[in-house]
Amino acid sequence: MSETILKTNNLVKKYGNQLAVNNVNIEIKSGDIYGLIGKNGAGKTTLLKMITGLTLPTKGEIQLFGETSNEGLNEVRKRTGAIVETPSFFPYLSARKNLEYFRIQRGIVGKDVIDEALKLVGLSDTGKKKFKNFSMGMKQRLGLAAAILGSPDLLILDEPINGLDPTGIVEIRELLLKLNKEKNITIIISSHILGELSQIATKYGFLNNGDLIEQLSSKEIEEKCRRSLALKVKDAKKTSVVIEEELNCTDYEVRDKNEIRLYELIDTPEVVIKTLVDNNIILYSAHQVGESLENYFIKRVGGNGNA
Ligand SMILES: Nc1ncnc2c1ncn2[C@@H]1O[C@H](COP(=O)(O)OP(=O)(O)OP(=O)(O)O)[C@@H](O)[C@H]1O
Repeated sequence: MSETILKTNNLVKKYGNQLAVNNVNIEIKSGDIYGLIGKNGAGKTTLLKMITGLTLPTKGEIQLFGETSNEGLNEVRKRTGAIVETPSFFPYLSARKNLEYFRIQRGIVGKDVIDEALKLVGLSDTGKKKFKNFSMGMKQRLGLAAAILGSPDLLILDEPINGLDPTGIVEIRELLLKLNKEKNITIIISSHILGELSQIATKYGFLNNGDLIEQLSSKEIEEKCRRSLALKVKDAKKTSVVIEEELNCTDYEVRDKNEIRLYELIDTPEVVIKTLVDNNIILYSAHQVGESLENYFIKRVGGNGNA
């Protein structure tokens, strides 16, 4: 069992009468890339701000690396790196000089960390180029470099892909995967665009109007979204013989004595139906089930895939 890195217990944040985060319970284990998904105003930033200590919870508890007390949390937050509010860099300084400032400000020992961070994010060759002349993607990557300077065990990223073009998105995605796999960094990353996270997240939390409406692993989502042909039959056992011998399919699942899910020939149900009927199978119904990840997401949080 992997270690629990972060857990929230009934976390609440109210701004006056506005309930921004409502009794949220998330759990992130070591090695996870946790995608926090929700429309604008769902409460993502507020939740991440409470985790990083930028704002205090109204109620509830945060458990980070096993610590729950204020002093304990302050201590273990040193093991995290975050981009929650747009990091402010000096426009007239280079990438290296900006990171040097961050290093000193945070009391991180040793200059090697700067070279390593620049290399990891692919900004080693930017020389004297000033921050103000960086592309959006370079700026985001410098933000990540600043966040990983202290060799964090947990990265907390609020919409780091916002405003990037498709190439920039791919670059950041690959970088995050690299940090996760090679440096063993656990990541929580928010977005209002499911597609941005769907290729990297190992676990998802769906937020809507401050509520965590569902939390599930990418495997569970795939399982739920997997397309198949649902066959209601009189005798599933007999049907499975015909599926294997006459249709030459092996990817199917007998759900119960009257139902089979066929994961092949999904888009040619007429072939399946004819073969079953020709082989004296009593078939009550055959229909396609399953949905795209986008549809699954839209059903839960509304919107059009870009929540
Ligand atoms: N400082 C604040 N004062 C008052 N209300 C706030 C404050 N910060 C956030 N809110 C409100 O709390 C709710 C959640 O906002 P939050 O920024 O956490 O959402 P979000 O999911 O991060 O959205 P976005 O993607 O737009 O950043 C919103 O209704 C927002 O208006």
